[in-house]
Amino acid sequence: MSKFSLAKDKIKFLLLEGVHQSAIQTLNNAGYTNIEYLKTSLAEPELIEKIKDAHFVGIRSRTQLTSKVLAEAEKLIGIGCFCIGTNQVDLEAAQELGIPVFNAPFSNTRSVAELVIGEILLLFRRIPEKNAKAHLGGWDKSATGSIEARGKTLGIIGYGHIGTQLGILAETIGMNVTFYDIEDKLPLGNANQVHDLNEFLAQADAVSLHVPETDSTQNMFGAEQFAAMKDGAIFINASRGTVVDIDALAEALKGDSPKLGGAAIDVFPVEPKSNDEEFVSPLRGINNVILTPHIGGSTLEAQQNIGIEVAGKFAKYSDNGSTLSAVNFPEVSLPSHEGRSRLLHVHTNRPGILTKINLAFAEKGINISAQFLQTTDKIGYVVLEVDSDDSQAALDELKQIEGTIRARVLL
Ligand SMILES: NC(=O)C1=CN([C@@H]2O[C@H](COP(=O)(O)OP(=O)(O)OC[C@H]3O[C@@H](n4cnc5c(N)ncnc54)[C@H](O)[C@@H]3O)[C@@H](O)[C@H]2O)C=CC1
Ligand SMILES: O=C(O)CCC(=O)C(=O)O
Repeated sequence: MSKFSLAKDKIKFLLLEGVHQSAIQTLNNAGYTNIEYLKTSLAEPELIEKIKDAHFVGIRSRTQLTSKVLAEAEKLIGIGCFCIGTNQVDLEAAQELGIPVFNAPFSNTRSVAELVIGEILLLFRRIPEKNAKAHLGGWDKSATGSIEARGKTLGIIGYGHIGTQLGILAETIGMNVTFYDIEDKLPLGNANQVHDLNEFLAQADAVSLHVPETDSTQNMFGAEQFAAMKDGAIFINASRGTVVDIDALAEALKGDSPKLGGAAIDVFPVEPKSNDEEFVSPLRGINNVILTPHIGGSTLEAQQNIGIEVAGKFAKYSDNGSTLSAVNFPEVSLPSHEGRSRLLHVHTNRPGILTKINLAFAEKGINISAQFLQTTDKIGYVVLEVDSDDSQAALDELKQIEGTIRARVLL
């Protein structure tokens, strides 16, 4: 193989945070064996050291791929979030460097919805409190404050992949479902969209958050929103810790007659970087509060599927240039390119680039047998196929085009 296209065993994958072994299996099956696998995330200095010679990096929610880290990742061509959230990656910086970011948008959604249903039932029966007392030798046999879920209203904030599944599960146990979303959404089952947040909060016996971390969701839930909830209602957050003002939540749960009846929180503004670090939170020690270590999507089924899905996207991008479902990149789904070389060119999206490529190739007598182009606001991604004998000359031409961010060839 020529020096300008890497052999598969030279393409290095750095997999962090103990992603499922199915990822390794999937990469091995596709012929990729150069894999460094770590069970933990890495703090910035170690991450910068390790990422320097990686072509692909796979992470979950703990690893922070900041613009500073990405600037040091000289060889990086692809990022995989082995989860749904991609807020831990500077997506814009990755885009400007011509690096697609992949995730697994569906694989753990059912796991989160199931956890939340379980938590609603436990909180309505005040099980966390009774369980804690029993472990200390207490015996709190009382119906006070314990209610059935049947006939109660679940309010879902963020009616996407998780929120919709949660709504369906809640209806099967007899709950009424309302939802609040910035988009108009097709209600599933008998769910009802409420457009006014205060009206929505005043109706719900349980409120569950399922929004992504964005500018508009940062601290979207604070003292004002807790005050607008029904007295004694329960509150669940398995979305992102930055969405909720955690001190305001603690206030709403404390005291002799707290505003809220209980809470289940899976995500926190600051989470320990490893299982060895202490978990510090103002919510520790409060009655009828379930605290879980960001495990909403951590089931064997979900993790195995995520491993296969994201590693499969790595392999397709590496083999073919396909970027289908990349979250920050023009999406191109490509057939295999047997018998010809495929060139991948990422460039700043400005008028005339394609013309320049075509002219440069025409001048050198390089025949283009197939061409695909997709763009976003900022970048363009063009995929070209040429005769294999022309691939080195074509790559040299592409690298000289003004506005080029990256160019590589697949033989
Ligand atoms: N705890 C855990 O382990 C897990 C947490 N998550 C988190 O859950 C989030 C949601 O996941 P999906 O349902 O798959 O996402 P999704 O993208 O399918 O749905 C999100 C919904 O939130 C809505 N939304 C966005 N901004 C909003 C706002 N300001 N107010 C109201 N609605 C808003 C969107 O319109 C969309 O309907 C993920 O982004 C991730 O951060 C996901 C999986 C596991
Ligand atoms: O499994 C993880 O590490 C994070 C899960 C999650 O929060 C997500 O999928 O967005």
